[in-house]
Amino acid sequence: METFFLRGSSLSSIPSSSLNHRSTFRSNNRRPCLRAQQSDGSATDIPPGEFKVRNSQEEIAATQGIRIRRRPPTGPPLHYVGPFEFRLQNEGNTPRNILEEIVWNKDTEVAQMRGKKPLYTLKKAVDMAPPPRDFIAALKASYLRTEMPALIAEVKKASPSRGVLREDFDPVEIAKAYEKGGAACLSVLTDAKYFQGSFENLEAIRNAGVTCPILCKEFIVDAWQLYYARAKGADAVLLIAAILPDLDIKYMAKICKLIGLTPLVEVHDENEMDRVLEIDGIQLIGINNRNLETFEVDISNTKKLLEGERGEKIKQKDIIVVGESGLCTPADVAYVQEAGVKAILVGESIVKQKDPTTGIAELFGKDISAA
Ligand SMILES: O=P(O)(O)OC[C@@H](O)[C@@H](O)c1c[nH]c2ccccc12
Repeated sequence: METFFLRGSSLSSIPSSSLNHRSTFRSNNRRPCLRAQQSDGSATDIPPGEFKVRNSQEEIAATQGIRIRRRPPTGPPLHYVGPFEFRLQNEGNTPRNILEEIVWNKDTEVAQMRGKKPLYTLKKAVDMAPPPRDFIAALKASYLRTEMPALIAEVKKASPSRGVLREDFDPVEIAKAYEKGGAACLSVLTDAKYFQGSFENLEAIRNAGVTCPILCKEFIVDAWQLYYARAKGADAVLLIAAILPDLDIKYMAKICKLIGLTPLVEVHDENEMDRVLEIDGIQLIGINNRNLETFEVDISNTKKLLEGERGEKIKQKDIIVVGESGLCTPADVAYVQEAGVKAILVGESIVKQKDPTTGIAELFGKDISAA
């Protein structure tokens, strides 16, 4: 059985050894020492080497400017309730912001799901899944057809920053309305806790005959999730540079290629953009105008990150840039198009409309449907 704290990341699985039940911490002068409690009540120290592996992963992330910690540094977070658990709040088990909270939750959630569906069963499901469709080709075809940014329309019920966006939420109906309105691709939120999404929604849309390729909108922290998304019918996945170190992005992009998923790598500042531009083979970059740590939205972020040398490099590498979040009006669409994006990712402003099909026409200021 694995302990919460020792579970490996996508890159290096730390052997779970014979540790049982729960982990507690002793502090010494320099850094906390991890102890694991056995079922008979005795305690074992975890060899310093193992502790260090995890620590050095955080250190590598920090050198790349990543502020989000993959796991609580002083043990399970407050929301983790095991047998006889109680926990005192301290800096090391309290997330610093909403993105960190989501990541910590996701880490626990994925560990539980992985336990129920280990990779070898998932790989079989991947083989049975409906074949992947070309996400990038769909974006390019739409751009050529409309001469406006291709729309990735988001099926989103709620968000932590905006609450519930739509009460009468029928994901398949919304997806069909988007397709009718001229969306090139769809984005389907699958996180349940913060966005009220689900993989059932994604699967239902995929099985309802909607032909737009589908982006699985998740917080990916473990390569297992890539296989899961593909097994459920996703054609693309989101990789968030604010939470994934370079090596994870490279590794996950390779797995995506292997199983036919298109990775959309999301950045929200210059540092993240520069990191991603150094990674070979990334064809799709999303610029999020919403800071996931503070929820601030500023669409000039898209323009800022495409100026000067960065814009040149993007052109040279033939990367498609997606402008994400906070786009509501034809003027917003024109602004990000002028900045250089060939696609946009839009949720709130269209999902809120009574008829999402006309919501799309209003967003673009004209009918962009193929009909
Ligand atoms: O609803 P908006 O403001 O149009 O934004 C859509 C999309 O960009 C946003 O949902 C998003 C962008 N990146 C994310 C990462 C996780 C969850 C959600 C997101």
